[in-house]
Amino acid sequence: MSYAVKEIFLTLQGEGLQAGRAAVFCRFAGCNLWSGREEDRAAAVCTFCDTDFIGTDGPGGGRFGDAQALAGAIEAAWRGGGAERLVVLTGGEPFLQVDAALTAALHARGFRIAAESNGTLAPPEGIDWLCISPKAGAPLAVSGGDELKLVFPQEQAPPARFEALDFTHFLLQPMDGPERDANTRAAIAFCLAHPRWRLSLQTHKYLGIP
Ligand SMILES: C[S@@+](CC[C@H](N)C(=O)[O-])C[C@H]1O[C@@H](n2cnc3c(N)ncnc32)[C@H](O)[C@@H]1O
Ligand SMILES: Nc1nc2[nH]cc(C(=O)O)c2c(=O)[nH]1
Ligand code: SF4
Ligand SMILES: [Mg+2]
Repeated sequence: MSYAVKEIFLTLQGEGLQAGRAAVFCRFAGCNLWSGREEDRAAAVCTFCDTDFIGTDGPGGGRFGDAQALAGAIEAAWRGGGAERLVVLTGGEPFLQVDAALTAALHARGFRIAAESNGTLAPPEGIDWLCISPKAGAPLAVSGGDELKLVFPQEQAPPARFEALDFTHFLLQPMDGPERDANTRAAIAFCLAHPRWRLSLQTHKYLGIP
């Protein structure tokens, strides 16, 4: 299996329960819910994406011929020692490409593996922290995980729809875009009224880091 990767970079996890942790981000190219082209956005299943995941031209990106090559590039981006190694597999939709060979190669290099997925594809073996972010209009193929991080608000995907699923943590992440401030206020109000849900801010955007 070869892998198409948009970019590989070291930063702090900005979102969710693990916010603030140093991690290597590996952003896979391509998604099954949007082509990534602006002219296709309005007709896409997922219309609010904040990410450029087209191609392999970002920092550290490229085509990697096998799992060892990609795991080696991820290891080279890490700066700390061996104990706390963390990689976040994202995209695009990482589960179009991530397989057991890659998770085994990362584990062999001492990485804990987190993944950010839209929940439409079955996770491969070996994910240690599974974050699922459901999209209205896209059938969920995953019924549990570590965190369910719902971008809020999505008219056709109210939080109550997900509360019976088998996730340890339930988070609302205000939808970024022109209405971000209003969406943040609405998410705060929802969490105050429904304490099962926690607020997830995209802290990297406030901090000006990748
Ligand atoms: C770019 S996606 C890549 C992973 C996967 N395709 C997914 O959607 O979960 C990474 C995270 O950013 C979130 N996200 C994307 N666009 C957003 C926006 N405009 N505002 C807030 N969160 C957003 C996604 O819901 C997901 O949790
Ligand atoms: N700092 C930082 N944290 C993140 N958490 C999830 C991200 C993503 O795009 O999947 C992301 C990202 O792009 N940057
Ligand atoms: S599913 Fe994820 S990567 Fe795909 S368009 Fe939506 S937010 Fe972006
Ligand atoms: Mg992002």
